[in-house]
Amino acid sequence: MHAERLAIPDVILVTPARFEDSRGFFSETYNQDQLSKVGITLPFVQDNQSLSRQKGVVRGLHCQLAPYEQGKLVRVTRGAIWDVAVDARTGSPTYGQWVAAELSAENWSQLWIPPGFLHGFVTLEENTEVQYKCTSLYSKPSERAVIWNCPELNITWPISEADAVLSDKDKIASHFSKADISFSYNG
Ligand SMILES: Cc1cn([C@H]2C[C@H](O)[C@@H](COP(=O)(O)OP(=O)(O)O[C@H]3O[C@@H](C)C(=O)[C@@H](O)[C@H]3O)O2)c(=O)[nH]c1=O
Repeated sequence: MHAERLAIPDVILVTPARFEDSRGFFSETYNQDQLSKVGITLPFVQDNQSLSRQKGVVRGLHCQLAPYEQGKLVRVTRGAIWDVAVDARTGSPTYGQWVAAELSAENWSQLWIPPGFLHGFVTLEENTEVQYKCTSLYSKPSERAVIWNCPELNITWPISEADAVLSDKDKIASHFSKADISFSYNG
C-alpha cells in the first residue's frame, strides 16, 4: 500500500497493492493494520455505495455535525471521480481550504477524509460506482450541505457549471459561511 499526505496533511491518498495475473487481479482493499501505520486509526461502522449514471453528477459538499461527524475512506470500483475535501475545522491552519484527487477503478486510489471535513465529488465517467467506509452512522438531522461551487471556497472543478447534475437538496445548499458548520480542531 502506498500512502501520500496531500496539501492538507490530514487528508491521505492511499493506494493498495494490486496483484495482476492472467485471471485479473487481487487486492486487499481494506487492511486495518496497514492503515493504522499511516495514521488512519478510527474504526469504521458503515459502508456506503452510490451509482451515478451520468458523467457530471455532483454529490456534495456534505458533512454530518458532531457527535455524528464522519471520517470517510472513499474509493471507486467503476468509472472515475474528482474527489474533494474541504477543511471545516475551526482553528485549523487550513480552515476553509480544499484538496482533491482523482479516484478511479483504474488508479485504484482511495481518499481518507477525516471527521471535520466537507466531502463532495463529480463523476468523470458514466456509470461511476463509489464506495466508502464511514466512522459514524448516518444521522439525517445532523446532515449539512454547502453548495458545490461556493465562491468562498473557490474549488477548481473539472466540469462547467452548466454540465453539473445535482440533487434537489444540493441545488439549494448554503454558502460555506451561512451553513453554520463548525468542527473542533485538535492540532
Ligand atoms: C448518506 C445516506 C443517505 N441515505 C438515504 C437518504 C436519501 O433518501 C438517499 C440519498 O441520500 P443523498 O441524496 O444524501 O445521497 P448523496 O448525495 O450520495 O450523499 C452522499 O454524498 C457524499 C458526497 C457523501 O460524502 C456522503 O456522506 C453522502 O452525504 O439515501 C441513507 O439511508 N443513509 C446514508 O448514509
